[in-house]
Amino acid sequence: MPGAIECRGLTKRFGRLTAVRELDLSLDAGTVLGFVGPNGAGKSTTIRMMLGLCAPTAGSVRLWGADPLRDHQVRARVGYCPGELRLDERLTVAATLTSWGKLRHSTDTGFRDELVERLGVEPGRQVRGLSTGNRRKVALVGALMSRPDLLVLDEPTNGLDPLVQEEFMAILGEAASAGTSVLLSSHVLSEVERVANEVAVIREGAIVASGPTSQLRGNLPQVFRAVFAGQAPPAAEFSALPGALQVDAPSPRELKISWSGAPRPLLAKLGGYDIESLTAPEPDLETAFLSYYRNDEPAAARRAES
Ligand SMILES: Nc1ncnc2c1ncn2[C@@H]1O[C@H](COP(=O)(O)OP(=O)(O)OP(=O)(O)O)[C@@H](O)[C@H]1O
Repeated sequence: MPGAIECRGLTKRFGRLTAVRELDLSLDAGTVLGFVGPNGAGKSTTIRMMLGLCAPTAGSVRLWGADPLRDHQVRARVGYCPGELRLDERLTVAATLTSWGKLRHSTDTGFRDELVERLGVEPGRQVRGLSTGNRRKVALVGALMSRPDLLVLDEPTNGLDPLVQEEFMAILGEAASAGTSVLLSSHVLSEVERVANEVAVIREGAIVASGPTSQLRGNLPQVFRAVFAGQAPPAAEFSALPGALQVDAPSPRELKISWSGAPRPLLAKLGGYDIESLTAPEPDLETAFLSYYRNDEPAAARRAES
């Protein structure tokens, strides 16, 4: 059976700019794929080609084996929340949802009302005057309410407050458990990690890493920040350890150690000192991207081996 999404050699050029270059990507039915990349990496352009909203310069996209540019029926199986929302300012929220429902012919109204309730959407309000976050919530209800086979969500949590984000991620988890395939584009690795089984990292229009979420995350270096009770020991003591990638001393009592692999040898070494605090913040996406870029080994750009 063909996958929900299959992109082969997908390329999009705008004049001299190549926004997406020879991108191969697959999304199997029932999988949640996190599609992550920095601003301008080519996520939205790829998504627009996947939905038949713009034509590739080269390569192909297939949704369940069909060409979304030509096959309108296949597009009806997709729920899409765009990154940039264009809503009809003259309508109320309720009228907006009704008009989208008419286009789709397949709204589950009970589910729509449940989504409205859970995401705190106010149906009586005028679209004009809605905040960015409230507009996003309306668009998410629109994408989900027909219980589509495939959800394509471009930065869906942008502008949502933390409680709504939490609820939305729960709804997404439920949809995935029910067998919906999801393509979730995001800047936020922790968000993707929670729901996605697979991750594809895009940079400058090309996939630089892809594979099971846990694997990709496990390959990232971690940065430990140790604050010592007195003067920090010489950085060289730590840079000699086999997992140490880089050791800096941002202040006289502090060391910042970039570490790859299991941290046991580092913790053993640190155990010999009087330490006031040790923190290891989650690597942000920028760090992740930098690691994929600094490390020029071909393995970093290939699919993580399982
Ligand atoms: N219609 C267009 N005409 C010309 N250039 C475009 C067009 N659409 C996108 N681009 C360019 O293509 C590149 C990729 O943009 P795209 O919006 O796909 O990135 P993105 O990963 O979605 O970024 P963001 O996270 O900032 O939304 C950017 O350099 C952008 O300026």
